Amino acid sequence: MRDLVFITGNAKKLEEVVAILGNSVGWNFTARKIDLPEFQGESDEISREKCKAAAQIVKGPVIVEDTCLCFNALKGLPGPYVKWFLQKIGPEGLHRLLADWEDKSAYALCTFAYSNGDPSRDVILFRGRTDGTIVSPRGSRDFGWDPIFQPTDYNQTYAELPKDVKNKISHRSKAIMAMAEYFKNTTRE
Ligand SMILES: O=P(O)(O)OP(=O)(O)OP(=O)(O)OC[C@H]1O[C@@H](n2cnc3c(O)ncnc32)[C@H](O)[C@@H]1O
Ligand SMILES: [Mg+2]
Repeated sequence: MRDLVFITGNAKKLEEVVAILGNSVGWNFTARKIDLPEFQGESDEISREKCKAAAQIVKGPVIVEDTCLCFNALKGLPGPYVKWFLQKIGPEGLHRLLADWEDKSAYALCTFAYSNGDPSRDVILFRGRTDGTIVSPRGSRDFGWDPIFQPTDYNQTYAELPKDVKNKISHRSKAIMAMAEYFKNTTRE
């Protein structure tokens, strides 16, 4: 088995990745808690840069992920900057950003980025998206914007849904499934 290191500074993210990924990828999966730089730009570019920074630290196969929360009325903002919005105005404040807008629709976008550790090789991206609505906060406050995101076809927010339900339908699980599919079909180098 080859080593694959997941780098994140976010313990809740890691918890979900471990729950979703399990051993399905067939790599020896470990995690390291490192706060990587918060790059700016579009989500693909951010994930790619993040992965290159991680590969420089690990010097071997590595994955990272970046998560955006995009409000359609705000043309995709706050997107990758949701972390700073959460820190400053919390889930309530995020919800109130849409007060003047009829369109409360949003989507969560997760982009995993994989590097085999060789800086001359391209970083590979795997994306997962879940659509939903931004609502007044409901449910547990233990993970980011979960209390304000109600996925389409559900009447509970991510924070109210049982963890295993969120992990079946989430942006993160869709991206991980795409990544697992890639590893299944790719011979290891
Ligand atoms: O070290 P990394 O992996 O970058 O972890 P981070 O916490 O900095 O995460 P991001 O840069 O991807 O920023 C995403 C923000 O959205 C939050 N977040 C990410 N996934 C979430 C999810 O599934 N539900 C709720 N909030 C989430 C997270 O706590 C951050 O505030
Ligand atoms: Mg980050």
